[in-house]
Amino acid sequence: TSGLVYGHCPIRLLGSVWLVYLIKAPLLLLVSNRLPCPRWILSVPYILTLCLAPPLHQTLRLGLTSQPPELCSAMSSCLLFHLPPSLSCLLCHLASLIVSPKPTSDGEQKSKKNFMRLIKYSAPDWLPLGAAFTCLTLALTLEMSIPYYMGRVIDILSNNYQESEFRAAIFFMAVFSITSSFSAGCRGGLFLFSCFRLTRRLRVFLFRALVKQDVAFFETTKTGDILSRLTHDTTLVSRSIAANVNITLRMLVKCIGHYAFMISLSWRLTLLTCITLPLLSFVQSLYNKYHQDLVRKVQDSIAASSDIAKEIVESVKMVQSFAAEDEEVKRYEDSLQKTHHLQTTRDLVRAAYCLAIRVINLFSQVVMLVFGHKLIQSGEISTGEMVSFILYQMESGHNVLSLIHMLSEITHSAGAASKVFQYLDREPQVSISGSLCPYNLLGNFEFKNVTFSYPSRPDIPALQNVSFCLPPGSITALVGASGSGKTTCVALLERFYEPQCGEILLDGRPLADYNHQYLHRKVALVAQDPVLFAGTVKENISYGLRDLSEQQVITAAEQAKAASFIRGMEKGYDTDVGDSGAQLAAGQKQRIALARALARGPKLLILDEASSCLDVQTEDEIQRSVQSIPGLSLLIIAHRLRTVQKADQILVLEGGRVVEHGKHAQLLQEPGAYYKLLQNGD
Ligand SMILES: Nc1ncnc2c1ncn2[C@@H]1O[C@H](COP(=O)(O)OP(=O)(O)OP(=O)(O)O)[C@@H](O)[C@H]1O
Repeated sequence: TSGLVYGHCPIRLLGSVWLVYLIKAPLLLLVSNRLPCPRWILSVPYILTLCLAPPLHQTLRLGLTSQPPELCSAMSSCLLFHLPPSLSCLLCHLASLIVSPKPTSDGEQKSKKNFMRLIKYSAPDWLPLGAAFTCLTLALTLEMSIPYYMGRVIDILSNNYQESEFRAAIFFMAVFSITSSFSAGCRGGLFLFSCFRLTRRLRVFLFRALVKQDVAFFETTKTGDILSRLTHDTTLVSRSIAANVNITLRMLVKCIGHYAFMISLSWRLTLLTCITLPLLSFVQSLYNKYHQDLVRKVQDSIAASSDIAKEIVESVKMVQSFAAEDEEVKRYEDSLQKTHHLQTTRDLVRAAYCLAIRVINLFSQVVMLVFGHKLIQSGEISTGEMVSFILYQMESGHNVLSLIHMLSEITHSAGAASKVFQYLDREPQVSISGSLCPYNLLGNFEFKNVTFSYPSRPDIPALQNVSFCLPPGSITALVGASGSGKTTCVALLERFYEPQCGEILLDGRPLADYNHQYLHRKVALVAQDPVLFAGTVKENISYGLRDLSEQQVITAAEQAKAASFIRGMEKGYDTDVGDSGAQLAAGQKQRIALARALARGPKLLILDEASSCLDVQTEDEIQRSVQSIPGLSLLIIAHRLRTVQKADQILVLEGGRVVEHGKHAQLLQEPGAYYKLLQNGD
């Protein structure tokens, strides 16, 4: 009909071919949803390939050989065009069934959301990313025309040689090569630059979110998991956005460009090379799945080995004291053996994959060469065109594989992104949004019917209906058997957790109402085994207080009875305490920790077995010094009941309840819990 209507005008005929298929495509897409056919037949890529291949073929034919479009041939060649897409769609569908279960629409939505979120995080890098994409386009456009000029040079050399044509071809080849290499270098550098910046940004965001988490989060999450998200997952995520997208786009543009050149050289040969594509994509999908699994396992195994080594090195004194060196070496060796086994399997899988890919490629090249020879003999293509075709074909095979690999890498990275975002979005259970910072604080703390269970053991209450008051300037002692709930009271005062029932008040207002920084200046804790950071004595005392003067550091050290031993050290306040204060004695560490607490000018000082490593005389001196600070309340937890005898009130805890309270003398009048503790203790 078109022939009759358009009187065989090639351009109009071509227009009618496009029209037919452009009508066919949406109709097929519309109808396909309602057809009881297998899913792979009805997939969008399949229908599009089917509908776009004939008009594309006719366009190239007209463009390259000036042959008018043949509507009949377009129809008759349908079978030829149906075969490769049908085969590839079927095999891809089978591969996807084997390799991965169908993702839920929820999961897909989430991946898309994560991807968009990553794009947002990359927004500050729009300039280097934009420049990188420009370089990418330039490099690819120039790079893809090089094999074409190679073919031309061969043709010029083998047919009637013309100096000017030869020189022009060589000139363009050289200019294109140099410019494309330069652009490719800039592209790689700019993408890497953006990638590093994104990694750094993500790590800072993640770290900020992590340090704000409640203590319960750190108790229920493995340190290894947190570190792995902070280091490994953030890198993976930023690679997905910068490097993977870069490579994927590059491969995609190259694939399209190469196939366009190949079709323009010989559509028959191009079809021939497509025969192995489904097989290649099947092998690649299988490899992606197993290789990624193995890579993950190897990484986990390496992390586990490092954890073992770290644990042993950190507790080497204990290992030596139990003479368990050989067992520990064996444990480490076993874990290394496991890693080695996984690495070997990973390498074997890789070798098998390389072999399979080579065999398939070899097969494709042999078939192509045999068929290409026939085409040269029949004069359909020249030798130079055949060489150009081979060069394009060699690259395109590699590009298709990389494309499949990168698409799966992006999905894999989206998984890592969801892990990172899970931590980023986690709201701490203990809110730190309070804003109260009163200039005059009395320092009257009150526990009102507090009941609390740890999040990891929600069914077992650690405190039950506990009520007591810490009046300003008073000394309160918490005593009780191990596990009675003393440290839990401290943890609630420090707002590491939130009680499930009751409330803790400071001057009549809930602790949650107070500003986070303000509250932790007013409540200072010295634990039995205090943590010091690597750095000088001065840095440790003024930890978290940027505005602390040298004199304030010295005063705090004097109040903590630490000044004399600090002065005796080689560099005084500038002496390095070593990793975690390893170069100090336990008692010295406790006194520096006490100075650090006092330097904040607290209203309540909590001493949780804080002087357990000190001799009785130093302990008494410290107590006297601390008690002389005006307006400072003390909450003392001590197993040595001798230290709490002078307290204004002693609270006796048993099974998370306050069973007795009063002064030492009052409590001794009856043979109750305190009396028993005293009898059993020192
Ligand atoms: N982080 C935690 N997660 C779960 N349960 C905990 C946690 N810490 C303490 N517990 C439990 O809560 C109860 C009270 O413990 P707590 O540490 O307050 O006792 P304590 O009186 O301070 O003991 P000690 O004198 O030995 O330090 C115990 O049964 C303990 O097992």
